[in-house]
Amino acid sequence: MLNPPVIIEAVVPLYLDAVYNYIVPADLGTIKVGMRVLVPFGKRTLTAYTVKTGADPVANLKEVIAILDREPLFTSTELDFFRWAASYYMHPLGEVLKTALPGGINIIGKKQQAVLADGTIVCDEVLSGGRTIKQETFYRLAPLQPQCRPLQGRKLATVELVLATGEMPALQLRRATNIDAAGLRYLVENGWLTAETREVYRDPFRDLPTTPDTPPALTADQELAVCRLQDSLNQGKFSSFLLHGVTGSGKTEVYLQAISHALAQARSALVLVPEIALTPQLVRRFRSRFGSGIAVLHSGLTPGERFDEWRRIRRGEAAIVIGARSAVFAPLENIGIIVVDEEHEASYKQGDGFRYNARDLALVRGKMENSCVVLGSATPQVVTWHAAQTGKIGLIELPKRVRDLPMPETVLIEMRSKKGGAFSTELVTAMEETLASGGQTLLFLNRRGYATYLVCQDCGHTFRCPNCAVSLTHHRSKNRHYCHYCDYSIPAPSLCPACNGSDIVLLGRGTEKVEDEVLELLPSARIARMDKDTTGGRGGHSRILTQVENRQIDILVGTQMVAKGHDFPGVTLVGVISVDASLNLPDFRSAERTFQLLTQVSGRAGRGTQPGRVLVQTMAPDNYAITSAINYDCKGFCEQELKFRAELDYPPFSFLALIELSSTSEAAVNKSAQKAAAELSQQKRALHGRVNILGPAAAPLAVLRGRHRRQILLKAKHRNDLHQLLKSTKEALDLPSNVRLTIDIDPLDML
Ligand SMILES: Nc1ncnc2c1ncn2[C@@H]1O[C@H](COP(=O)(O)OP(=O)(O)OP(=O)(O)O)[C@@H](O)[C@H]1O
Ligand SMILES: [Zn+2]
Ligand SMILES: [Zn+2]
Repeated sequence: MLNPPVIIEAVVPLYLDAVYNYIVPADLGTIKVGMRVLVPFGKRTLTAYTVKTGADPVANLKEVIAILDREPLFTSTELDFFRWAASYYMHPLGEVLKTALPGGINIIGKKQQAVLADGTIVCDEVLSGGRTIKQETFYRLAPLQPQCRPLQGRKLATVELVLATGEMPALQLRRATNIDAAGLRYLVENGWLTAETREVYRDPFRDLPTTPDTPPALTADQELAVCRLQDSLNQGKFSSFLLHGVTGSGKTEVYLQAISHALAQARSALVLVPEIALTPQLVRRFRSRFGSGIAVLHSGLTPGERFDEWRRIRRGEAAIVIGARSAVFAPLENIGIIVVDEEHEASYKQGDGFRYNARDLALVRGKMENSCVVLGSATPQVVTWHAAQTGKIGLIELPKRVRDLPMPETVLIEMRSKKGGAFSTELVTAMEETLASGGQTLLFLNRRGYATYLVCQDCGHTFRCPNCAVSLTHHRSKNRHYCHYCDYSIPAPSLCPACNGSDIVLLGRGTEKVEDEVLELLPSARIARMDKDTTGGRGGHSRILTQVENRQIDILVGTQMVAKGHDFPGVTLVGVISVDASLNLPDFRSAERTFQLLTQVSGRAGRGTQPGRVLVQTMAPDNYAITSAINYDCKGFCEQELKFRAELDYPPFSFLALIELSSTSEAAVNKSAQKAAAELSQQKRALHGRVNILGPAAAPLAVLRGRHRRQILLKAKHRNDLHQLLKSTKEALDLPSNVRLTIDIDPLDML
């Protein structure tokens, strides 16, 4: 007997903030929430996600063409989470689902026509359409071996290898014995081997060697930390903690042991890291401890690998998921613990499109899943520190480094009186000493390229990006000038385009120039550079990191990439060429960022047997961000910063939303910005003025990729007021089609 037709609500992966009703004909099979369906949508055919079944009947409903899945892609708990995120970030649910599910599984337009041409739609798998499932052929010994005609050469070697291993995939056999496809076919057809083709996963870390480890004896502080997390896991209720541990205090070991407790309770674990490419060490440590039950999700995977990892998680084959930002949406069920490592990192926030913050969403998901959420950092965000001080979240501290290692000794070098070069004499001497004693040096500068400002001495012409309000950076290795915000670049001219003068000077200094200067100072040193320019491509980061680990590099010059959580026992000197650029950014978080950067980069020194030291060159030696970092005074910094935030009503004392309007037409954007501000003021009356409207003003980067940008910042004591104002304004506001409006809830990047 057929089921009656079901009416569903579905959303499409487009920028449309609506749900659509369809009718599912009974002969298509059973439809459940979380399954994809193929639907007619205007003139097109689209993949849609079912978000409700059994909706009320409406007239003139269109029919679903096909059900694309046998099993739901998401659970109802996950759907609640997606809905929450869509509503909080004011983003269409269909787009949220697109972010949450692995890429390439949507069927849109033409492709689907081809599928339908012969009238069949394949939906054998949990997922179908788009991404393919990888198959591999495996060989085993046939149960009855042929008696006659003994084998020789490659064929014999192949059979012996299969005998020794029990089973082997085709690719490996062919590599090991050089046998070809015809040879393998011969062995099967003549009864030596049997072949079986089955589904395999693409393993992104197959090349990563791991050796099992044994957990070390914990320090007293670690022991306490693990105990508290275990206790809260035993409660089985939502809990949240700041794990504030100085650099090198062994936070990772605390995560590992708390996670093993969760696994012992038959629950799963989600570990968020800022950027996996930068943390191969962490993934390795997890693999050593937990073996193969780990899935890794990040943007560096091929789409196929990503799809496979996602399916393994969905099927419950991986109890631990390690991933960057978007892993907060991983299809994990029964989550015991969620770790957000380096919770202060800005990369948890997606900068465009669906502007969610994975660190914040981790807390929301944890609440829905009754998980224990651990925010770990040596330099927590000021808001997190405040939450821990006021008891909103628990506080666990690791105030000392492991193995009684001292914090590195730190010296400030005032550069105002020093002209010219990148290096103070103190830093040069320290580098020489370090090289002589066989230690490694990290040199940090937050700018890549060679020269960051180019000017003609004759007429004063400066080289600026025609699409963005920034100056171009000279890259010597490519002999071009680049814009760091868009794709624009020009060959470095030898003559000034304005006056034909030949005296173009290169001012400002990037990592490329520092590398050159070090080479000149210390010609015998082995020097490498780590920044966006040297780490392009797959494995670019890990190649350099491995070289540092293996002591094949004496001096590593780099941008903030070198500051990120690396554990290099050989590094005894850290030289900070300058952090002044970061301090001077027009953003209320510039002090916080500078403090974090300095503390993190300093924390790379002295993690081995030799003590470390840190030399910080600065033009602003009295700035509290710098002095607090030098003194490892996180508390002092946060207290001072909180005073400033309270005075100006910045987070954690208010909530922010940033409205950005942009257009290629400056006149249009100005007009629309005025209109938006007027509408906001109008709508604000309903809230009795409880939201502060600042702007419109030109964004600090007033032009970006050819678009003029205006901002309006909203501040409110209560999130609800912000959301209400934004919703009513958005509905009332009618902007011309050449003006784009984006809303950024809890913005991190104010430029
Ligand atoms: N109890 C312990 N006994 C001995 N060594 C330990 C112990 N716990 C951790 N370690 C080691 O100490 C080093 C630093 O630990 P880890 O990388 O976890 O520190 P961290 O707090 O995460 O540092 P950071 O914040 O700087 O990234 C690692 O090499 C780790 O193996
Ligand atoms: Zn000129
Ligand atoms: Zn540009």
